[in-house]
Amino acid sequence: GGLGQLGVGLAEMLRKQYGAENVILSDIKKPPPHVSNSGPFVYADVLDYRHLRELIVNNRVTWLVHYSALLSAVGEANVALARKINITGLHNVLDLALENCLRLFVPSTIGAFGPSSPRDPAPDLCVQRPRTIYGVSKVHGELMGEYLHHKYGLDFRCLRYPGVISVNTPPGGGTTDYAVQIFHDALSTGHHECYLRADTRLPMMHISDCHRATVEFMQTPECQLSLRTYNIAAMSFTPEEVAQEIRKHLPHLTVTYNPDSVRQTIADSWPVRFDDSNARRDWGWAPVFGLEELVSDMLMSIRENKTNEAFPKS
Ligand SMILES: NC(=O)c1ccc[n+]([C@@H]2O[C@H](COP(=O)([O-])OP(=O)(O)OC[C@H]3O[C@@H](n4cnc5c(N)ncnc54)[C@H](O)[C@@H]3O)[C@@H](O)[C@H]2O)c1
Ligand SMILES: C[C@@H](O)[C@H](N)C(=O)O
Repeated sequence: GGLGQLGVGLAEMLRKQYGAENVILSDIKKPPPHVSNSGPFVYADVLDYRHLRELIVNNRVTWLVHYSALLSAVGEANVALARKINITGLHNVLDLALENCLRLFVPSTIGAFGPSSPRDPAPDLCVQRPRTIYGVSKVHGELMGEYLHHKYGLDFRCLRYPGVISVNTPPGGGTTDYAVQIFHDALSTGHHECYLRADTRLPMMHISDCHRATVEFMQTPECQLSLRTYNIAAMSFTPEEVAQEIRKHLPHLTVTYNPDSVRQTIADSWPVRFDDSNARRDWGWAPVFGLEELVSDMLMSIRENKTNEAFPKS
């Protein structure tokens, strides 16, 4: 799942540290030219066990980062496919990791909590009864990975990401996607129609903090980890709060609210804040971006991309 919102940037960060040739990106989609030119890419379907095994053996893979998934909103629209990719795909990856002594990183999400979980803040360990196929598959992933760690010593690591905000790759159909779209709308039409209520507070994170957390966590010596699944947090905001912050740069931004019942119900069942004190204590997690920095950076990056598109470098 390396060509989604998160994979390309993570590969870029890992390649800087470990060398371009030592990090293989894979997906079932065709990579855009800048990705094909930046390092090895292979086709890999997480549902094709034999082919994945061949890739792992032939390339002497040691670490596997498993990003393929259908996200929350898309998953609700296609439960059978989400079950296949998010659960059968995960089983393939877990089996391959055990068979080939791989170390394994699998992300989880704020969506792994549900209406009966404590919401403000949600701690690492509490009731988890999510009501989406996405959340159910993520809790299953957390439990399977931890089970295989305790039973067979699998080096399984999992971070629960907040909604991730980025410029370069569009998000893949989640409940938090409005928080990316609002920046593009603010700079193009000056108007955003939000599918969540104005007061819907959710945990969010700038993509560079998300990538850095992932790499730092993967590099942490095992003896420092008291858990295998950690919450990580940076900020929590509502649509109205992010709009207010954008108005400091673009005073004419208007926002109308037209809640979509599927995504609003999902958002209302998720934590409004994450308690990430265990990650801070065990492996020194600390975010760099708060709301102010996030908004400045997003607006600057979108403007820069537009300029580069208009005046491409030869
Ligand atoms: N983006 C976020 O806000 C966020 C937040 C929390 C957790 N996560 C988790 O991080 C991971 C990556 O998320 P993302 O935002 O990049 O997702 P995304 O939807 O943008 O990308 C998912 C990728 O998986 C690929 N894929 C789909 N079916 C596949 C298959 N059968 N085999 C191989 N690849 C397949 C898709 O082509 C796509 O490129 C996911 O596990 C997601 O649950 C993301
Ligand atoms: C929160 C996260 O898992 C994803 N962005 C979603 O909304 O589904």
